[in-house]
Amino acid sequence: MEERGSISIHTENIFPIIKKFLYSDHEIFLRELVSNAVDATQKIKRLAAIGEYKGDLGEPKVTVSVDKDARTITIADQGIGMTAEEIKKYINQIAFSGAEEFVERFKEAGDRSQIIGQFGLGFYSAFMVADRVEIITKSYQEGTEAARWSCDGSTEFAITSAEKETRGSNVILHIASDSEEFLETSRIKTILDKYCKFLPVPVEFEGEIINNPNPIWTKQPNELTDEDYKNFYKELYPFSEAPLFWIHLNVDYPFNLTGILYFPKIKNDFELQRNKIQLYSRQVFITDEVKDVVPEFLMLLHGVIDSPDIPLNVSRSFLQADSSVKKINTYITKKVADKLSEIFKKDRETFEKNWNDINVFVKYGMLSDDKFYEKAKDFVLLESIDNKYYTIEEYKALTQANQTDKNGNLVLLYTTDADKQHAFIEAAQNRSYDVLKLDSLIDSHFIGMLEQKLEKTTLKRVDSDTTDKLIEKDETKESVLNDKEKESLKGIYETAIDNKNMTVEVAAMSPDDAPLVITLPEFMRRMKDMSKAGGGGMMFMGDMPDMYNVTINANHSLNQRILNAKEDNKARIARQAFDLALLSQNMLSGAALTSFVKRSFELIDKE
Ligand SMILES: Nc1ncnc2c1ncn2[C@@H]1O[C@H](COP(=O)(O)OP(=O)(O)OP(=O)(O)O)[C@@H](O)[C@H]1O
Repeated sequence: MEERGSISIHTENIFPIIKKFLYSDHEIFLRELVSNAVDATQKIKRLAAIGEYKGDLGEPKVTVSVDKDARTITIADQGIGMTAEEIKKYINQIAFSGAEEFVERFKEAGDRSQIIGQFGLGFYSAFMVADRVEIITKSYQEGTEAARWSCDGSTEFAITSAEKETRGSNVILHIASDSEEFLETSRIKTILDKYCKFLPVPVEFEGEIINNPNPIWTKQPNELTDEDYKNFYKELYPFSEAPLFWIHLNVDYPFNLTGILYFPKIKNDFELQRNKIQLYSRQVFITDEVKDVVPEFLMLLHGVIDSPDIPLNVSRSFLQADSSVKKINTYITKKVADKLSEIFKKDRETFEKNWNDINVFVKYGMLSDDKFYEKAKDFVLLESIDNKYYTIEEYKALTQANQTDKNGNLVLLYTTDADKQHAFIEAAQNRSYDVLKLDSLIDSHFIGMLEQKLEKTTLKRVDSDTTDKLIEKDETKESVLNDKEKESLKGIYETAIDNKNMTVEVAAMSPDDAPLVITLPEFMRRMKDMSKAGGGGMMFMGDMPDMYNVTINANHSLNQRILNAKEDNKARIARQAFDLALLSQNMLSGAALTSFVKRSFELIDKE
């Protein structure tokens, strides 16, 4: 048998176009051909299972081999094989019409880069690396002859009969001179590891099976132990610490999706790693850029998602609008929220223990997804300065009585740095106020969100005002000083401080409070933070100096002493007191620090 023919397609010269524009993705030829071999193997298994194939099934595998001298790569399978007629139908027509469609779309597409690499070219992708491709194949059907097909990527092909005793196909690529890199076994091994690691049929390369055909995401959760999940995580990310916990995804209606998402252990905010979720379609690796398939905030998770329903051969913008992708997004969000809620309810201790690692996911999720917020608001935790954890409701109940101001607003206090703001924290605790730790990068947004969502509640940083003013109560404190004395004290401090960015005022505080307090108002600081982050049209604020309030405690004995001191000592003592206040807040540096130290030595020298 010898037949020559011409493939009937309508586009001339497909080959140069594909070869040129798929340049960056040449390696996918191997994924496509091995997947075809796997498909053919699964088909014969299915036929055997339903009794359609009665021959010996054996333990079919796919074998990839490289022959450097002959300059070939062979992908051999023991699948269903093809008759000469089937080659004409499936290869000459289907495979080539797929390639033709690609070129048609490619010509029409406005942004060509969008379709490159996202179009499954299937069998035809062999011509990206080979200048001639042969198929030697024998169908599983009894009494059929083996056939050999050969083509150089043009529309001309030849089919002859061939010698092949066993069922299955060998696809032989004669590697082109510009693709010699693929004759290196190390390169082939890398590509196989990337795309074929979890293919459902054993794949052999250089005498070894390179894949795990039964990855755990294809199993039922009740067949698996914690160890299985942890081992699989190690298999995916050999260098990562053990995960905190995981979610096994398993849905078959209204779309098909399996997978395992892990909550990784993260050391700090800067280490957040994206692109750690791998996307598979029927166990074939597709990509680790899951941007449109997984909600943005869940990209911090690790693991695998496998779905044949995700359209992989279309452009990004289409993917975003795709309804099954949207449903998948919603499903994953819900699953993650449910899992967190379950752990919170069943094992609060573990939940609290892991809170430091998971709070970023939870807060990020609440900020970016309203539905997630609705679920997470019941388990998001607030951590107090003494390391106790509260839900929002619990914390409201704890603080309501003592921290409601005269207008009926609940004021929650927080610190971003327990060391630097220590003096303020202590002052707040002296009033039996509770202080929260909100010190991660995401917390400034989280604070804004809480204020928006919770009625009559504000959050203030503990150093943003004097303790009396942080939570204004109805009581007024009596001042030991009269108005004239207050005015004169204010003048003394203003002269001593001599800084137009410091606004001085005198207030009646408790004699036990500090003699003076320097604060950066909450509003001012938030505006500046916002402008630093580049948002809200506040750019001009970024260049403005910090405007501090200096509140002098009229009832502190030191201030009374200043008023009564000798005229030429007044400013010196005031300056010394001011410097001490700066020092306690880590704000004293440079020339001011040098002169403070000098002045202090003089003072003790006089004693
Ligand atoms: N190793 C093989 N054994 C048996 N049949 C094969 C083999 N490789 C390809 N075929 C047949 O050729 C057809 C075309 O293959 P091709 O890879 O171009 O497209 P596809 O597999 O149908 O789709 P895609 O690869 O885009 O998912 C296949 O559907 C299959 O019928």
